[in-house]
Amino acid sequence: MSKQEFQTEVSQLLQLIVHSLYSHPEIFLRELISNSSDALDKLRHLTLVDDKYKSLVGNGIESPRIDLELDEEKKTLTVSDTGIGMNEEDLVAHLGTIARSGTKTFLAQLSGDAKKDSNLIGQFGVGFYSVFMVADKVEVFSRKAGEDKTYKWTSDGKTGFEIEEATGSDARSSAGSTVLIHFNDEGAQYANSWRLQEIVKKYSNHIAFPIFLTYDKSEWNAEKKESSKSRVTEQVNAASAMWQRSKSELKSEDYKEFYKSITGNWEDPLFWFHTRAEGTYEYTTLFYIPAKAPMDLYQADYKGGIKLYVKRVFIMDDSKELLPQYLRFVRGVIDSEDLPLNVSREVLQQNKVLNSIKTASVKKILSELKNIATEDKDKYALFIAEYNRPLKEGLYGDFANRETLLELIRFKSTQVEGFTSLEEARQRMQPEQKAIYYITGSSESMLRNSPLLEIYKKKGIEVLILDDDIDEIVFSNVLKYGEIDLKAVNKSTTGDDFKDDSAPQKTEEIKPLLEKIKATLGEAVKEVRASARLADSPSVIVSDEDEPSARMRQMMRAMGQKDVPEPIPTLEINPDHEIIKKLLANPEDATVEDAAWLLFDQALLLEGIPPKDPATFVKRLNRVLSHSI
Ligand SMILES: Nc1ncnc2c1ncn2[C@@H]1O[C@H](COP(=O)(O)OP(=O)(O)OP(=O)(O)O)[C@@H](O)[C@H]1O
Repeated sequence: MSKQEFQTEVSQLLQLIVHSLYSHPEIFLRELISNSSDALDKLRHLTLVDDKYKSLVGNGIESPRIDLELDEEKKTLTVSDTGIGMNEEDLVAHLGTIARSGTKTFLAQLSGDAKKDSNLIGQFGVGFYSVFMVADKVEVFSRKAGEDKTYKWTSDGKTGFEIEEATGSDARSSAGSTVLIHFNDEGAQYANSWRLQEIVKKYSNHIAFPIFLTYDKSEWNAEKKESSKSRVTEQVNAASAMWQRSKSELKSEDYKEFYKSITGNWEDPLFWFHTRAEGTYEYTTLFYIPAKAPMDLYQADYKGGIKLYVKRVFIMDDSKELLPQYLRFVRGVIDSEDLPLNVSREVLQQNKVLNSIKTASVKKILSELKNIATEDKDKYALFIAEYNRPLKEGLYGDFANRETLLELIRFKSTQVEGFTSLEEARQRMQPEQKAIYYITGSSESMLRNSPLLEIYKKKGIEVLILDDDIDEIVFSNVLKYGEIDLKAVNKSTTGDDFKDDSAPQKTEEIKPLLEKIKATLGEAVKEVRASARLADSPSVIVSDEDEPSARMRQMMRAMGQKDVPEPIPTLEINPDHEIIKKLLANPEDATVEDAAWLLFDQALLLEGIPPKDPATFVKRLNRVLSHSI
């Protein structure tokens, strides 16, 4: 027998389960049944594609089913399946550690407030370990398909577990797992056949495999008194592939329960789209949008949530081929009538049928979202609060749907509270407005106060505020919304939109000063020019049209890119500003030199970039201050 300790994260999770989840102890059964269903799916797939497993059917591999056996007196319940099973190594790896890296993120977010944490854990899904809410001891007997030995895993859910080989009556005669639960005081309420039937119907009715309950059934006599008991086995779920039923037969509750059973979430989904296609290819899709974006959505190893079925037989999940990466938050099922049952991941990558289903599914999801955006603005706002950013990722990769994505994405703006759409911004355009403008950066308040916005404020022109870290990269590739140009306000040519007839004359007037400033700043700037876009500020930094901005370069470096060229920005000077007018009137070399650097450094500061040489910056500032006081 080997005694082992739980991985630290498992102990933390167990602590949490016991302390935060007590309001929903019944979900332990849904979690165990869902594990059994996954194990049955995995084995069924192997028996279809692998001869080794095919030959074991009926001889080591039994037909797929899940059995619940209740002993009311002993207060025990077993949950057994004829699925893939686990050997000794699997038991250690799966029931002693947590493989998903999302778990660490999850644990780090916990606040210690039981109520909040229980909401978080509800989105996260605790899986097998939830059984320790209701048990003081759990034994798992498991035999892996294709192997002979059964192993027994035992734990009290506190510090660790023990593993030994199971022999005699404990050994399983075929592949699969049996989880034996010894209920604790809290769990004793589930040692009741009515209760169990109710929970199975509620959470697992549409699991594709039959679930049987074996229990002591009471016989009632005419006086409504219990006369005898007999041991019976009855099927307690519908065992239908729920997505195959017609929409008219299904109630909203059915959809919600199925969602919970496949995701482990206990919050209702935001919405779902159920489609049966009968064109060139025949398939059914059922997609769900979770109410909350998963916490690990932005982690590299995030797994998608779509299960692929072929003629109701599970084939695989979390495959990157099923939906594009940016829709990785969508959960649900694709069931095709046309794919071969033994289709492999490699084949799927270039499969015509799947590609066509994928393209149609993306269109479907986006068009349904568009409907919601027009028909139910409040609900759509909930969606945007969670998923605006992944949609933006789509702009980067999904060119075919770019126009639709541009309609779906929402923006902060200088003109309205909350979020707005490009279409609304288009309708608000001023008659003389040449483009839809936006500003990118990391801090909303910094952006709202940027000198680059002055001319827009003065003219009452809207500017969209893009403060997501991916905005600059994404939107620098999006040049149009329909026929209308999309322009970043910090690009050098954007300022030209506001040049009026007096511009050439003004430029001529301050030309000598511009030259002096350029001579002072030397290589630090590409050009010094007169600005048409400033009202209250004396200077601003802009980038060339095709050049990444200073912030973008910072990001490129942060992402490990080594040879990021040094930014050489263009400095724009406001010819109407008092400082500039005074400099024109008093073009003393020493004054112009201090002013040139201060104008440059302050413009950088407003972009969130500190002066290269803070000591000299402060010296200059103090010199100028002492002159003026
Ligand atoms: N009945 C079973 N048969 C075979 N393997 C199982 C069974 N139950 C659990 N496992 C294995 O243990 C792993 C951990 O299960 P657990 O329920 O904790 O997490 P999960 O199912 O992977 O994810 P989730 O947190 O979404 O439930 C499973 O991924 C599976 O490999």
